[in-house]
Parts: sequence; structure tokens; C-alpha cells
Amino acid sequence: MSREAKKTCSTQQLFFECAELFLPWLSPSDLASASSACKTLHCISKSITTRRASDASRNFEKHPIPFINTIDSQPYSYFIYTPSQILCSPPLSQPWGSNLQKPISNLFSSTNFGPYMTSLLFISATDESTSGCVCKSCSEEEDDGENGCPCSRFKPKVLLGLGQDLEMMTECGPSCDCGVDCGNRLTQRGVSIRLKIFKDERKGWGLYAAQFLPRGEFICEYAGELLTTQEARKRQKKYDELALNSRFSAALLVVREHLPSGKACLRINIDATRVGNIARFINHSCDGGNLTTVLVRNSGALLPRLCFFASRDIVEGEELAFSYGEVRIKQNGLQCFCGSSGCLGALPSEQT
Ligand SMILES: C[S@@+](CC[C@H](N)C(=O)[O-])C[C@H]1O[C@@H](n2cnc3c(N)ncnc32)[C@H](O)[C@@H]1O
Repeated sequence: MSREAKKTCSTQQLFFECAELFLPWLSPSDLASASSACKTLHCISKSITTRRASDASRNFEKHPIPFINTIDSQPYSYFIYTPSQILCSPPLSQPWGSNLQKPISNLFSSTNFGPYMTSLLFISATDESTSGCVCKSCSEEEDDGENGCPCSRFKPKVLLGLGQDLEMMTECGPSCDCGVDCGNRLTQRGVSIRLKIFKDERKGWGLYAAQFLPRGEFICEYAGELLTTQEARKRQKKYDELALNSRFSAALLVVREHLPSGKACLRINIDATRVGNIARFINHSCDGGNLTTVLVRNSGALLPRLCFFASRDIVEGEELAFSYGEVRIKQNGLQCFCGSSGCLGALPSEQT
């Protein structure tokens, strides 16, 4: 090979390596623009698209969670991935589809939130349920209710074979001596089951079981940005406007924890529209679907997390669904296509 040819070859190699580094940061529309610039960028963009479609979780979860679309040409849905809820400002973009196997860094790990997050995560512990445990190896409560880890005092009914409503459970947390492998941190290790994301003509993307899931199985957390109520209302208004004019899918969930008196005492706004995990693909079903929502409190953490468990046995290939709520007050609300025998015809909507 001549010197000139060698030089051209190494320049091409350098261009290729640079493109592999920066293209994964681009949104689908920017990726498409870059792809039309030359043959090399077209080839790399194509393989990035294939990799994105093969794993919505960007390697953050135990198994890849692929997109499958037999309806139209959209290969995947674009968003920023976080395995758990976040309070800090999320990054504007995140690499996705790179040929590197591991996520570049876990931007959202609980140790990486900075002082602002720490002050919100920890509260001054005055009662037993928030002060954490000093167990060497945490075990669940024994039948007499005494000898187990104090952090696992509450178990949701779905794990005990009972009801369907929003429930509560407690786990070890930041103020406990035990580590992430502790037996009482079931919902803190991300998604460990096999799932896939299918596109439906009328409901858009939806989350499906890619294996049998027994009743009581932990599915995933509803991860996203935690918002103030003021910010949630502002965003909801914007999302409603967008949904009127396009097939825009919002994923802003409002959770209210009630006192026994019935008065709301805690409101949590989780927005997974731009930043979230695979729970943002779970569609609504008027009959409650096959998932139960559980508020999980970690010892020492100020805010609970919303987690999904299988409310009954779920067979491979079944769509996962839950009820978004009861109230339907918005005019021009979205039509519901849940297909359940008790379908009310419109998606739940509420003035947030
Ligand atoms: C949290 S997202 C669920 C994922 C969404 N299907 C997507 O494509 O990204 C909520 C949106 O999904 C759609 N959706 C969810 N359940 C539905 C249902 N039962 N019937 C029709 N559309 C539904 C609505 O557009 C809703 O605003």
C-alpha cells in the first residue's frame, strides 16, 4: 500500500471512530440528518438504530428489553433512561446505541445526586420505620412478627395473596447497615425479568411479558423525574396541547397517599415522559389490568417509590397493564382501547 493510501485509510478510520463516539448522543431526527451526509455515517447510524431497537434499557437492566414494531417504520421510542426516580435536573441527552457494551456511566446512581439530593433523601430519623436496621443479614418477619428485620414490617397484600389497591411496603434503605444485596431490597436492584415493548396501532407502544410471571413477582419501579405540583401542572397542560394535535404520549403520573381520614397527605408527581424507565410504556386497562401498584418506603428515604407487582399469574406474551385511575373529567379526553369487558371508553383524566 502506498503512503498516500495508508494516510487515507487512517483518516477514514479516525473519522469512523469519531462518528461511533458522537452519533449515539443524537436524537432520532438528528441521527437521520447525519445519516444522509455520507455513506459511512449512514452505515453507522443504521447500526445505532438497530442497537437502540434491541434494548430500550441501554444495558441498565439485567436483560435487554427490545422494541418490536410490525405496525409502522418507527424502530424505537426515544427518551432518556433512568433506572430509578430522580430529583436532580436530568442531562439533556444520553448516549444510546453505542457499540460499547456497558452504559457509559450511571448518571443516576443514588450516590451521584450531590448535596441537594442527599438532603431530600435522608430525614432525621425519629421513629423506628425510618431509622434503618443494623441486621447482619436481613430476613423477613417471622410468623410471630418479631424476629425479622424491622425494615420489613409491612408487606403488600399482593405478596400475601390478598387485595388489589395501592399498597405500601417497607424496605431497607440508605440509613441501614446492609448493602444492595440484602434480602429486604427486592425493588432496588432494577428489572430482572424478561420484557419486550410492542407497538399497537391504537395504543402505541406497550410493555409485554417475555416470560411467565407468577403472581406477586416484582416487575419494575415507575421511574422518572420527581416534580413539584406546580411544575407537574405546567407540564400536563403542555402535554394535553401536544396530544390534541399529534399522537403524543405523555407519562406523567400523580400518586396520592391518603390518610385513613381520606384527606390527601402526600402527593408525588413522577414524569417519565422525557426521562424514565420501561414502566413509561405500561398502558391503561379499565379493569385494573394485571399489575398492582405498591408504594415502597426505604428506611431513611424521604419519598416513597411507586413499584409494580404482578397481581395474578401472567403468561408469556401478555400485555402488562394497570388502571391509571378512576376520574374522567377532561372534555376531549383520549379514547380508551384497553379491550376489557368493563372498558369505559375514555382514558382516566384529572385536573392535576
Ligand atoms: C404512559 S404512556 C403509555 C405508553 C404509550 N402507549 C407510548 O406509546 O409511549 C400513556 C399513553 O399511552 C396511550 N394509552 C395508554 N393506555 C391506553 C389505552 N387503554 N387506550 C388507548 N391509548 C392508551 C395514551 O396515549 C396515553 O396517553
